[in-house]
Amino acid sequence: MSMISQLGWMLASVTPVHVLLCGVVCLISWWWCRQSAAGLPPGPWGVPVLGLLPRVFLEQRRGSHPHLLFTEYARHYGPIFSARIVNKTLVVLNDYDSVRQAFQNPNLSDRPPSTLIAEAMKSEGVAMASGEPWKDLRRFCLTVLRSFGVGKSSFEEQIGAEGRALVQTMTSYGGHPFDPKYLIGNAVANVICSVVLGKRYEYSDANFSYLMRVFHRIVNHVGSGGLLNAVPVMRVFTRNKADVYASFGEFRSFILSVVESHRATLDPKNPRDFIDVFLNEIETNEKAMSNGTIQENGSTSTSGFVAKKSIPPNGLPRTHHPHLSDKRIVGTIGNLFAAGMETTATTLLWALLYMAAYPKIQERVQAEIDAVVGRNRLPVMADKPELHFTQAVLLEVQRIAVVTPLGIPHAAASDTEVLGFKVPKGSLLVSNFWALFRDPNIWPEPDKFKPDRFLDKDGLAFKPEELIPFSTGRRSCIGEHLAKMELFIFFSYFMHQFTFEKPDEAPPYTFEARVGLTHYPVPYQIRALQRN
Ligand code: HEM
Repeated sequence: MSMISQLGWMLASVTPVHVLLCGVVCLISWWWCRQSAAGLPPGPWGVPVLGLLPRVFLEQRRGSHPHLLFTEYARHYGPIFSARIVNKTLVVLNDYDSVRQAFQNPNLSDRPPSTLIAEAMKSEGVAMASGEPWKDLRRFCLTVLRSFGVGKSSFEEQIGAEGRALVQTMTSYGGHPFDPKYLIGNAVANVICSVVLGKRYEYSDANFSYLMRVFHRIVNHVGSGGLLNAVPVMRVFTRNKADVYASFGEFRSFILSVVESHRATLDPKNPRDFIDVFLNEIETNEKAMSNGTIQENGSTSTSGFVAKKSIPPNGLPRTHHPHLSDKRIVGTIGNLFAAGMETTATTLLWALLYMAAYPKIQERVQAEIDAVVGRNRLPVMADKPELHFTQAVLLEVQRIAVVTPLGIPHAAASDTEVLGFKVPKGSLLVSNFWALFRDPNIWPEPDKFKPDRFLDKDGLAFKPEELIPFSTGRRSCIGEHLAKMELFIFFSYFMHQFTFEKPDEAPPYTFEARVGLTHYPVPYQIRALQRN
Protein backbone atom coordinates (compact mmCIF):
# COMPACT_ATOMS: atom_id res chain seq x y z
CA MET A 1 0.00 0.00 0.00
CA SER A 2 1.42 3.44 -0.90
CA MET A 3 1.98 6.05 1.82
CA ILE A 4 -0.84 8.23 0.43
CA SER A 5 -3.40 5.44 0.40
CA GLN A 6 -2.27 4.44 3.93
CA LEU A 7 -2.84 8.01 5.10
CA GLY A 8 -6.28 8.11 3.41
CA TRP A 9 -7.21 4.87 5.16
CA MET A 10 -6.12 6.23 8.56
CA LEU A 11 -8.06 9.48 8.11
CA ALA A 12 -11.18 7.59 7.07
CA SER A 13 -11.07 5.57 10.29
CA VAL A 14 -10.86 8.70 12.57
CA THR A 15 -14.03 9.02 14.66
CA PRO A 16 -15.31 12.01 16.74
CA VAL A 17 -14.09 10.14 19.85
CA HIS A 18 -10.54 10.16 18.49
CA VAL A 19 -10.77 13.89 17.78
CA LEU A 20 -12.11 14.54 21.29
CA LEU A 21 -9.36 12.44 22.90
CA CYS A 22 -6.72 14.24 20.86
CA GLY A 23 -8.13 17.61 21.93
CA VAL A 24 -8.07 16.60 25.60
CA VAL A 25 -4.44 15.45 25.35
CA CYS A 26 -3.46 18.76 23.68
CA LEU A 27 -5.33 20.75 26.34
CA ILE A 28 -3.65 18.85 29.18
CA SER A 29 -0.18 19.30 27.61
CA TRP A 30 -0.84 23.00 27.07
CA TRP A 31 -2.02 23.38 30.69
CA TRP A 32 1.00 21.42 31.95
CA CYS A 33 3.39 23.58 29.93
CA ARG A 34 1.75 26.80 31.23
CA GLN A 35 1.91 25.52 34.81
CA SER A 36 5.55 24.56 34.62
CA ALA A 37 6.38 27.83 32.85
CA ALA A 38 4.65 29.95 35.51
CA GLY A 39 7.17 32.24 37.17
CA LEU A 40 9.94 31.42 34.66
CA PRO A 41 11.51 34.29 32.74
CA PRO A 42 9.51 35.01 29.55
CA GLY A 43 10.79 33.58 26.30
CA PRO A 44 10.11 31.92 22.99
CA TRP A 45 8.00 28.76 23.07
CA GLY A 46 9.79 27.01 20.23
CA VAL A 47 8.51 23.85 18.59
CA PRO A 48 6.39 21.41 20.68
CA VAL A 49 8.57 18.78 22.42
CA LEU A 50 11.85 19.95 20.81
CA GLY A 51 11.60 23.57 21.97
CA LEU A 52 14.44 25.74 20.65
CA LEU A 53 16.52 22.83 19.35
CA PRO A 54 15.47 23.07 15.64
CA ARG A 55 16.00 26.85 15.66
CA VAL A 56 19.52 26.54 17.10
CA PHE A 57 20.43 23.91 14.50
CA LEU A 58 18.89 25.94 11.69
CA GLU A 59 20.85 29.04 12.66
CA GLN A 60 24.05 27.03 12.79
CA ARG A 61 23.35 25.56 9.33
CA ARG A 62 22.79 29.09 8.02
CA GLY A 63 26.21 30.03 9.37
CA SER A 64 24.79 32.16 12.18
CA HIS A 65 25.62 31.59 15.84
CA PRO A 66 23.52 30.91 18.93
CA HIS A 67 24.77 34.07 20.69
CA LEU A 68 23.31 36.18 17.87
CA LEU A 69 19.98 34.36 18.09
CA PHE A 70 19.93 34.81 21.87
CA THR A 71 20.76 38.51 21.52
CA GLU A 72 17.79 38.87 19.18
CA TYR A 73 15.52 37.13 21.71
CA ALA A 74 16.86 39.34 24.50
CA ARG A 75 15.79 42.43 22.52
CA HIS A 76 12.30 40.99 22.42
CA TYR A 77 11.90 39.33 25.84
CA GLY A 78 14.25 41.35 28.02
CA PRO A 79 17.63 40.77 29.66
CA ILE A 80 16.69 37.37 31.09
CA PHE A 81 14.68 34.92 29.03
CA SER A 82 13.97 31.22 29.15
CA ALA A 83 13.26 28.54 26.59
CA ARG A 84 13.06 24.75 26.40
CA ILE A 85 15.56 22.53 24.65
CA VAL A 86 13.74 19.20 24.67
CA ASN A 87 13.50 18.31 28.37
CA LYS A 88 15.80 21.07 29.65
CA THR A 89 14.93 24.59 30.74
CA LEU A 90 17.43 27.04 29.33
CA VAL A 91 17.80 30.40 31.09
CA VAL A 92 19.80 32.98 29.15
CA LEU A 93 21.33 35.93 31.03
CA ASN A 94 21.92 38.89 28.76
CA ASP A 95 22.97 41.76 30.99
CA TYR A 96 25.38 42.46 33.81
CA ASP A 97 22.79 42.41 36.63
CA SER A 98 21.37 39.03 35.67
CA VAL A 99 24.81 37.43 35.15
CA ARG A 100 26.16 38.83 38.42
CA GLN A 101 23.13 37.85 40.47
CA ALA A 102 22.93 34.35 38.99
CA PHE A 103 26.65 33.56 39.23
CA GLN A 104 26.92 34.71 42.83
CA ASN A 105 24.13 32.35 43.81
CA PRO A 106 25.69 29.16 45.29
CA ASN A 107 22.77 27.13 43.89
CA LEU A 108 23.83 28.08 40.38
CA SER A 109 27.47 27.01 40.49
CA ASP A 110 27.05 23.50 39.13
CA ARG A 111 27.77 22.36 35.60
CA PRO A 112 25.22 20.34 33.66
CA PRO A 113 25.58 16.58 34.20
CA SER A 114 26.77 14.25 31.41
CA THR A 115 28.79 16.78 29.46
CA LEU A 116 30.23 15.67 26.14
CA ILE A 117 33.72 16.68 27.32
CA ALA A 118 33.59 14.50 30.45
CA GLU A 119 32.01 11.63 28.51
CA ALA A 120 34.46 11.70 25.61
CA MET A 121 37.50 12.22 27.85
CA LYS A 122 36.19 9.45 30.14
CA SER A 123 37.15 11.72 33.00
CA GLU A 124 35.54 14.60 34.88
CA GLY A 125 37.83 17.60 35.19
CA VAL A 126 37.66 20.80 37.23
CA ALA A 127 35.74 22.79 34.62
CA MET A 128 33.00 20.17 34.18
CA ALA A 129 32.61 18.91 37.78
CA SER A 130 29.90 19.96 40.24
CA GLY A 131 29.29 19.94 43.99
CA GLU A 132 31.97 18.74 46.42
CA PRO A 133 34.28 17.22 43.77
CA TRP A 134 34.33 20.57 41.93
CA LYS A 135 35.09 22.56 45.10
CA ASP A 136 37.90 20.18 45.93
CA LEU A 137 39.38 20.21 42.41
CA ARG A 138 39.11 23.99 42.10
CA ARG A 139 40.80 24.57 45.47
CA PHE A 140 43.53 22.11 44.52
CA CYS A 141 44.15 23.68 41.09
CA LEU A 142 44.31 27.20 42.51
CA THR A 143 46.69 26.21 45.30
CA VAL A 144 49.01 24.13 43.15
CA LEU A 145 49.15 26.58 40.24
CA ARG A 146 49.99 29.30 42.74
CA SER A 147 52.61 27.18 44.45
CA PHE A 148 54.34 26.88 41.06
CA GLY A 149 54.29 30.66 40.82
CA VAL A 150 51.38 31.06 38.37
CA GLY A 151 49.85 34.53 38.61
CA LYS A 152 52.71 35.76 40.83
CA SER A 153 55.21 38.30 39.60
CA SER A 154 57.93 35.63 39.73
CA PHE A 155 56.14 33.87 36.86
CA GLU A 156 56.78 36.79 34.56
CA GLU A 157 60.19 35.50 33.52
CA GLN A 158 58.71 32.19 32.34
CA ILE A 159 56.18 33.98 30.13
CA GLY A 160 58.89 36.39 28.98
CA ALA A 161 61.12 33.49 27.88
CA GLU A 162 58.28 32.09 25.78
CA GLY A 163 57.56 35.58 24.42
CA ARG A 164 61.18 35.94 23.31
CA ALA A 165 61.09 32.55 21.57
CA LEU A 166 57.93 33.64 19.77
CA VAL A 167 59.44 36.97 18.72
CA GLN A 168 62.49 35.13 17.38
CA THR A 169 60.34 32.79 15.30
CA MET A 170 58.25 35.66 13.95
CA THR A 171 61.50 37.45 13.03
CA SER A 172 62.61 34.37 11.10
CA TYR A 173 59.77 34.94 8.60
CA GLY A 174 61.75 38.00 7.43
CA GLY A 175 58.60 40.07 6.85
CA HIS A 176 56.98 37.37 4.72
CA PRO A 177 53.30 36.57 5.29
CA PHE A 178 52.34 33.84 7.75
CA ASP A 179 49.27 32.60 9.59
CA PRO A 180 49.88 33.37 13.28
CA LYS A 181 47.27 30.94 14.63
CA TYR A 182 49.34 27.84 15.43
CA LEU A 183 52.46 29.77 16.36
CA ILE A 184 50.64 31.82 18.99
CA GLY A 185 48.65 28.76 20.07
CA ASN A 186 51.87 26.80 20.60
CA ALA A 187 53.52 29.61 22.58
CA VAL A 188 50.52 30.07 24.87
CA ALA A 189 50.12 26.30 25.27
CA ASN A 190 53.78 26.14 26.35
CA VAL A 191 53.09 28.47 29.29
CA ILE A 192 50.44 26.20 30.75
CA CYS A 193 52.28 23.02 29.68
CA SER A 194 55.41 24.13 31.53
CA VAL A 195 53.48 24.16 34.81
CA VAL A 196 51.11 21.27 34.25
CA LEU A 197 53.21 18.84 32.20
CA GLY A 198 56.63 20.16 33.18
CA LYS A 199 57.77 20.81 29.60
CA ARG A 200 57.42 23.06 26.58
CA TYR A 201 57.19 22.01 22.94
CA GLU A 202 59.31 23.45 20.13
CA TYR A 203 57.28 25.26 17.45
CA SER A 204 58.78 22.85 14.96
CA ASP A 205 57.64 19.74 16.91
CA ALA A 206 55.51 17.87 14.36
CA ASN A 207 53.75 15.71 16.98
CA PHE A 208 52.71 18.71 19.05
CA SER A 209 51.58 20.60 15.92
CA TYR A 210 49.45 17.60 15.04
CA LEU A 211 47.98 17.59 18.56
CA MET A 212 47.14 21.28 18.25
CA ARG A 213 45.23 20.57 15.05
CA VAL A 214 43.35 17.73 16.73
CA PHE A 215 42.58 20.09 19.56
CA HIS A 216 41.24 22.71 17.16
CA ARG A 217 38.90 20.14 15.68
CA ILE A 218 37.57 19.54 19.21
CA VAL A 219 37.16 23.27 19.78
CA ASN A 220 35.10 23.54 16.60
CA HIS A 221 32.99 20.51 17.40
CA VAL A 222 32.08 21.59 20.91
CA GLY A 223 30.44 24.66 19.45
CA SER A 224 29.34 27.98 20.76
CA GLY A 225 28.34 28.18 24.38
CA GLY A 226 29.08 24.50 24.63
CA LEU A 227 25.43 23.65 23.94
CA LEU A 228 26.49 20.43 22.28
CA ASN A 229 28.58 19.79 25.36
CA ALA A 230 25.78 20.55 27.80
CA VAL A 231 22.65 19.15 26.15
CA PRO A 232 23.01 15.40 25.56
CA VAL A 233 20.13 15.25 23.05
CA MET A 234 21.98 17.65 20.73
CA ARG A 235 24.65 14.98 20.29
CA VAL A 236 22.07 12.65 18.74
CA PHE A 237 21.64 15.07 15.83
CA THR A 238 25.31 15.90 15.41
CA ARG A 239 26.84 15.26 12.04
CA ASN A 240 30.46 14.01 12.09
CA LYS A 241 29.93 12.34 15.47
CA ALA A 242 32.68 9.83 14.68
CA ASP A 243 35.20 12.63 14.19
CA VAL A 244 34.13 14.31 17.47
CA TYR A 245 34.87 11.17 19.48
CA ALA A 246 38.00 10.28 17.46
CA SER A 247 39.46 13.76 18.11
CA PHE A 248 38.70 13.56 21.81
CA GLY A 249 40.20 10.04 21.81
CA GLU A 250 43.51 11.33 20.38
CA PHE A 251 43.64 14.22 22.84
CA ARG A 252 42.92 11.85 25.72
CA SER A 253 45.63 9.38 24.61
CA PHE A 254 48.18 12.20 24.56
CA ILE A 255 47.32 13.22 28.14
CA LEU A 256 47.24 9.61 29.32
CA SER A 257 50.70 8.96 27.92
CA VAL A 258 52.09 12.05 29.68
CA VAL A 259 50.46 10.98 32.98
CA GLU A 260 51.86 7.47 32.65
CA SER A 261 55.39 8.68 31.96
CA HIS A 262 55.11 10.94 35.04
CA ARG A 263 53.91 8.00 37.14
CA ALA A 264 56.86 5.92 36.00
CA THR A 265 59.41 8.55 37.04
CA LEU A 266 57.63 10.07 40.04
CA ASP A 267 59.72 11.10 43.03
CA PRO A 268 57.02 11.88 45.62
CA LYS A 269 59.36 14.12 47.64
CA ASN A 270 60.23 16.29 44.66
CA PRO A 271 57.13 17.03 42.61
CA ARG A 272 58.19 18.53 39.30
CA ASP A 273 54.85 19.88 38.16
CA PHE A 274 51.08 19.87 38.56
CA ILE A 275 50.75 16.24 37.41
CA ASP A 276 53.23 15.03 40.04
CA VAL A 277 51.33 16.80 42.82
CA PHE A 278 48.06 15.32 41.54
CA LEU A 279 49.62 11.83 41.47
CA ASN A 280 50.85 12.30 45.05
CA GLU A 281 47.31 13.20 46.12
CA ILE A 282 45.88 10.14 44.37
CA GLU A 283 48.35 7.93 46.19
CA THR A 284 47.47 9.52 49.54
CA ASN A 285 43.77 8.97 48.84
CA GLU A 286 44.30 5.36 47.82
CA LYS A 287 46.15 4.69 51.06
CA ALA A 288 43.40 6.42 53.05
CA MET A 289 40.80 4.37 51.21
CA SER A 290 42.55 1.11 51.89
CA ASN A 291 42.77 1.85 55.64
CA GLY A 292 39.13 3.02 55.69
CA THR A 293 39.57 6.70 56.61
CA ILE A 294 38.03 7.77 53.32
CA GLN A 295 35.16 6.28 51.29
CA GLU A 296 35.25 5.69 47.54
CA ASN A 297 33.03 8.73 46.88
CA GLY A 298 35.56 10.96 48.61
CA SER A 299 33.65 11.36 51.89
CA THR A 300 35.62 10.87 55.10
CA SER A 301 34.91 8.42 57.92
CA THR A 302 33.25 9.68 61.12
CA SER A 303 36.60 10.04 62.81
CA GLY A 304 37.53 12.41 59.96
CA PHE A 305 40.52 12.18 57.70
CA VAL A 306 43.46 13.93 59.25
CA ALA A 307 45.43 15.83 56.66
CA LYS A 308 48.63 14.01 57.42
CA LYS A 309 50.54 12.84 54.45
CA SER A 310 53.24 10.26 54.53
CA ILE A 311 55.37 12.52 52.33
CA PRO A 312 54.49 16.20 52.63
CA PRO A 313 55.96 17.83 49.49
CA ASN A 314 57.84 21.03 50.18
CA GLY A 315 55.83 24.20 49.72
CA LEU A 316 52.88 22.30 48.29
CA PRO A 317 49.33 21.98 49.68
CA ARG A 318 48.97 20.09 52.93
CA THR A 319 45.20 20.22 52.95
CA HIS A 320 43.57 16.96 52.07
CA HIS A 321 41.76 16.67 48.71
CA PRO A 322 39.66 13.51 48.95
CA HIS A 323 38.08 13.81 45.49
CA LEU A 324 41.31 13.64 43.53
CA SER A 325 41.39 10.29 41.82
CA ASP A 326 42.50 8.56 38.66
CA LYS A 327 39.13 9.28 37.09
CA ARG A 328 39.63 13.05 37.42
CA ILE A 329 43.27 13.58 36.46
CA VAL A 330 42.97 13.35 32.65
CA GLY A 331 39.88 15.58 32.57
CA THR A 332 41.47 18.22 34.79
CA ILE A 333 44.66 18.38 32.72
CA GLY A 334 42.56 18.54 29.54
CA ASN A 335 40.47 21.38 31.00
CA LEU A 336 43.53 23.38 32.07
CA PHE A 337 45.12 22.91 28.66
CA ALA A 338 41.94 23.85 26.79
CA ALA A 339 40.88 26.74 29.01
CA GLY A 340 44.43 28.00 29.43
CA MET A 341 45.42 27.89 25.79
CA GLU A 342 42.45 28.50 23.54
CA THR A 343 41.03 31.64 25.15
CA THR A 344 44.33 33.49 25.60
CA ALA A 345 45.67 32.57 22.15
CA THR A 346 42.41 33.63 20.49
CA THR A 347 42.48 37.01 22.26
CA LEU A 348 46.02 37.59 20.96
CA LEU A 349 44.98 36.59 17.44
CA TRP A 350 42.20 39.19 17.52
CA ALA A 351 44.63 41.77 18.93
CA LEU A 352 47.08 41.30 16.01
CA LEU A 353 44.26 41.44 13.48
CA TYR A 354 42.96 44.72 14.93
CA MET A 355 46.46 46.22 15.00
CA ALA A 356 47.09 45.38 11.35
CA ALA A 357 43.64 46.70 10.41
CA TYR A 358 43.99 49.91 12.48
CA PRO A 359 47.56 51.14 11.80
CA LYS A 360 47.00 54.49 13.55
CA ILE A 361 46.05 52.72 16.77
CA GLN A 362 49.03 50.40 16.38
CA GLU A 363 51.30 53.45 16.01
CA ARG A 364 49.86 54.99 19.20
CA VAL A 365 50.57 51.78 21.16
CA GLN A 366 54.12 51.62 19.80
CA ALA A 367 54.76 55.30 20.59
CA GLU A 368 53.52 54.82 24.15
CA ILE A 369 55.67 51.72 24.70
CA ASP A 370 58.72 53.45 23.21
CA ALA A 371 58.23 56.45 25.50
CA VAL A 372 57.81 54.40 28.68
CA VAL A 373 60.07 51.41 27.99
CA GLY A 374 62.56 52.77 25.46
CA ARG A 375 64.19 50.72 22.71
CA ASN A 376 66.92 49.05 24.77
CA ARG A 377 64.90 46.51 26.69
CA LEU A 378 61.62 44.61 26.40
CA PRO A 379 58.53 45.67 28.38
CA VAL A 380 58.00 44.18 31.86
CA MET A 381 54.90 43.93 34.07
CA ALA A 382 56.12 46.88 36.14
CA ASP A 383 55.64 49.08 33.04
CA LYS A 384 51.96 48.19 32.77
CA PRO A 385 50.56 50.86 35.14
CA GLU A 386 52.13 53.52 32.93
CA LEU A 387 51.00 52.03 29.62
CA HIS A 388 47.44 53.33 29.68
CA PHE A 389 46.70 53.23 25.97
CA THR A 390 48.17 49.71 25.65
CA GLN A 391 45.89 48.58 28.49
CA ALA A 392 42.91 50.28 26.83
CA VAL A 393 43.62 48.47 23.55
CA LEU A 394 43.72 45.09 25.32
CA LEU A 395 40.46 45.85 27.15
CA GLU A 396 38.80 46.91 23.90
CA VAL A 397 40.03 43.75 22.14
CA GLN A 398 38.53 41.65 24.96
CA ARG A 399 35.25 43.56 24.73
CA ILE A 400 34.81 43.54 20.97
CA ALA A 401 36.18 40.05 20.27
CA VAL A 402 34.14 38.31 23.03
CA VAL A 403 36.22 35.13 22.89
CA THR A 404 33.67 33.16 24.91
CA PRO A 405 30.37 34.64 23.68
CA LEU A 406 28.22 32.31 25.80
CA GLY A 407 30.73 31.50 28.55
CA ILE A 408 30.52 27.97 29.95
CA PRO A 409 26.98 26.88 30.91
CA HIS A 410 26.09 26.62 34.61
CA ALA A 411 23.36 24.39 36.05
CA ALA A 412 20.89 24.88 38.91
CA ALA A 413 21.56 22.48 41.78
CA SER A 414 18.15 23.26 43.32
CA ASP A 415 15.08 25.44 42.72
CA THR A 416 16.08 29.07 43.05
CA GLU A 417 15.42 32.58 41.71
CA VAL A 418 17.22 35.17 39.59
CA LEU A 419 15.93 38.76 39.48
CA GLY A 420 12.60 37.49 40.87
CA PHE A 421 12.16 34.79 38.20
CA LYS A 422 11.89 31.11 38.99
CA VAL A 423 14.87 28.93 37.99
CA PRO A 424 13.98 25.26 38.51
CA LYS A 425 16.50 22.63 39.59
CA GLY A 426 18.38 21.21 36.60
CA SER A 427 18.01 24.36 34.46
CA LEU A 428 20.88 25.29 32.20
CA LEU A 429 22.15 28.87 32.65
CA VAL A 430 23.99 30.57 29.83
CA SER A 431 25.70 33.97 30.15
CA ASN A 432 25.39 35.88 26.90
CA PHE A 433 28.59 37.92 27.09
CA TRP A 434 28.08 38.89 23.47
CA ALA A 435 24.88 40.80 24.34
CA LEU A 436 26.52 42.26 27.44
CA PHE A 437 29.64 43.51 25.64
CA ARG A 438 27.60 44.95 22.76
CA ASP A 439 25.03 46.69 24.95
CA PRO A 440 24.83 50.20 23.40
CA ASN A 441 23.70 51.64 26.75
CA ILE A 442 27.06 50.72 28.24
CA TRP A 443 29.27 50.87 25.16
CA PRO A 444 28.15 53.56 22.67
CA GLU A 445 28.75 52.44 19.05
CA PRO A 446 29.47 48.92 20.28
CA ASP A 447 30.52 47.55 16.89
CA LYS A 448 33.31 50.10 16.53
CA PHE A 449 36.85 49.40 17.71
CA LYS A 450 37.46 52.36 20.03
CA PRO A 451 40.09 51.76 22.73
CA ASP A 452 39.65 55.36 23.95
CA ARG A 453 36.42 54.30 25.63
CA PHE A 454 38.65 52.77 28.34
CA LEU A 455 40.53 56.03 29.05
CA ASP A 456 39.18 58.65 31.45
CA LYS A 457 39.43 62.40 30.87
CA ASP A 458 43.01 62.39 32.18
CA GLY A 459 44.02 59.62 29.79
CA LEU A 460 44.18 56.97 32.52
CA ALA A 461 42.97 53.46 31.75
CA PHE A 462 40.00 52.10 33.71
CA LYS A 463 37.95 48.91 33.53
CA PRO A 464 34.18 49.27 33.93
CA GLU A 465 32.64 46.57 36.13
CA GLU A 466 30.49 45.36 33.21
CA LEU A 467 33.54 44.10 31.32
CA ILE A 468 33.75 40.53 32.65
CA PRO A 469 35.47 38.36 30.02
CA PHE A 470 36.57 36.01 32.81
CA SER A 471 32.99 35.78 34.10
CA THR A 472 32.16 36.50 37.71
CA GLY A 473 31.21 34.77 40.95
CA ARG A 474 32.16 31.42 42.41
CA ARG A 475 32.85 29.74 39.10
CA SER A 476 34.82 32.54 37.46
CA CYS A 477 38.00 31.79 35.52
CA ILE A 478 40.80 30.41 37.67
CA GLY A 479 43.42 31.56 35.15
CA GLU A 480 42.46 35.24 35.13
CA HIS A 481 45.75 36.53 36.60
CA LEU A 482 47.82 34.27 34.40
CA ALA A 483 45.86 35.26 31.29
CA LYS A 484 46.20 38.98 32.01
CA MET A 485 49.94 38.58 32.45
CA GLU A 486 50.27 36.59 29.23
CA LEU A 487 48.16 39.06 27.26
CA PHE A 488 50.22 42.00 28.46
CA ILE A 489 53.66 40.40 27.99
CA PHE A 490 53.01 38.85 24.57
CA PHE A 491 51.14 41.86 23.19
CA SER A 492 53.62 44.45 24.44
CA TYR A 493 56.52 42.36 23.05
CA PHE A 494 54.76 42.21 19.67
CA MET A 495 54.22 45.97 19.59
CA HIS A 496 57.75 46.70 20.80
CA GLN A 497 59.38 44.45 18.21
CA PHE A 498 57.18 44.58 15.12
CA THR A 499 54.76 46.51 12.99
CA PHE A 500 52.03 44.22 11.75
CA GLU A 501 50.58 44.66 8.27
CA LYS A 502 48.18 42.97 5.95
CA PRO A 503 50.11 41.44 3.02
CA ASP A 504 49.22 43.26 -0.22
CA GLU A 505 48.16 40.03 -1.89
CA ALA A 506 45.91 38.93 1.02
CA PRO A 507 42.14 39.49 0.74
CA PRO A 508 40.78 42.45 2.72
CA TYR A 509 40.56 41.76 6.43
CA THR A 510 37.12 41.08 7.81
CA PHE A 511 36.20 40.74 11.45
CA GLU A 512 34.08 37.74 10.66
CA ALA A 513 34.40 34.99 13.18
CA ARG A 514 33.99 31.27 13.46
CA VAL A 515 32.49 29.94 16.61
CA GLY A 516 33.66 26.83 18.34
CA LEU A 517 34.38 26.68 22.02
CA THR A 518 35.69 30.20 21.38
CA HIS A 519 34.76 32.99 18.97
CA TYR A 520 37.86 33.20 16.77
CA PRO A 521 38.80 35.11 13.62
CA VAL A 522 38.66 33.39 10.25
CA PRO A 523 42.24 32.40 9.33
CA TYR A 524 44.29 35.35 8.12
CA GLN A 525 47.81 36.06 6.89
CA ILE A 526 49.94 38.80 8.39
CA ARG A 527 53.38 40.33 7.97
CA ALA A 528 55.54 41.08 11.01
CA LEU A 529 57.97 43.86 10.02
CA GLN A 530 60.80 44.20 12.48
CA ARG A 531 61.13 47.64 14.08
CA ASN A 532 64.52 49.24 14.48
C1 HEM B 1 41.85 35.53 27.90
C2 HEM B 1 41.90 34.39 28.52
C3 HEM B 1 40.76 33.71 29.24
C4 HEM B 1 39.41 33.98 29.20
C5 HEM B 1 38.68 35.05 28.40
C6 HEM B 1 38.77 33.00 30.07
C7 HEM B 1 37.40 32.97 30.30
C8 HEM B 1 36.79 32.02 31.11
C9 HEM B 1 35.37 31.94 31.31
C10 HEM B 1 34.33 32.87 30.70
C11 HEM B 1 35.14 30.88 32.12
C12 HEM B 1 33.78 30.36 32.59
C13 HEM B 1 33.41 30.91 33.95
C14 HEM B 1 32.02 30.50 34.37
O1 HEM B 1 31.65 29.35 34.23
O2 HEM B 1 31.28 31.38 34.84
C15 HEM B 1 36.42 30.29 32.44
C16 HEM B 1 36.61 29.19 33.25
C17 HEM B 1 37.82 28.58 33.46
N1 HEM B 1 39.06 29.02 33.04
FE1 HEM B 1 39.40 30.66 31.93
N2 HEM B 1 39.73 32.18 30.60
C18 HEM B 1 40.95 32.58 30.13
C19 HEM B 1 42.18 32.03 30.45
C20 HEM B 1 42.38 30.95 31.27
C21 HEM B 1 43.67 30.41 31.63
C22 HEM B 1 45.03 30.97 31.20
C23 HEM B 1 43.45 29.30 32.41
C24 HEM B 1 44.52 28.41 32.98
C25 HEM B 1 44.70 28.15 34.19
C26 HEM B 1 42.00 29.16 32.55
C27 HEM B 1 41.36 28.17 33.26
C28 HEM B 1 40.00 28.11 33.47
C29 HEM B 1 39.34 27.03 34.19
C30 HEM B 1 40.02 25.81 34.79
C31 HEM B 1 37.98 27.34 34.20
C32 HEM B 1 36.86 26.54 34.86
C33 HEM B 1 36.62 27.07 36.27
C34 HEM B 1 35.53 26.30 36.99
O3 HEM B 1 34.74 25.63 36.34
O4 HEM B 1 35.49 26.40 38.23
N3 HEM B 1 41.40 30.18 31.85
N4 HEM B 1 37.42 31.01 31.81
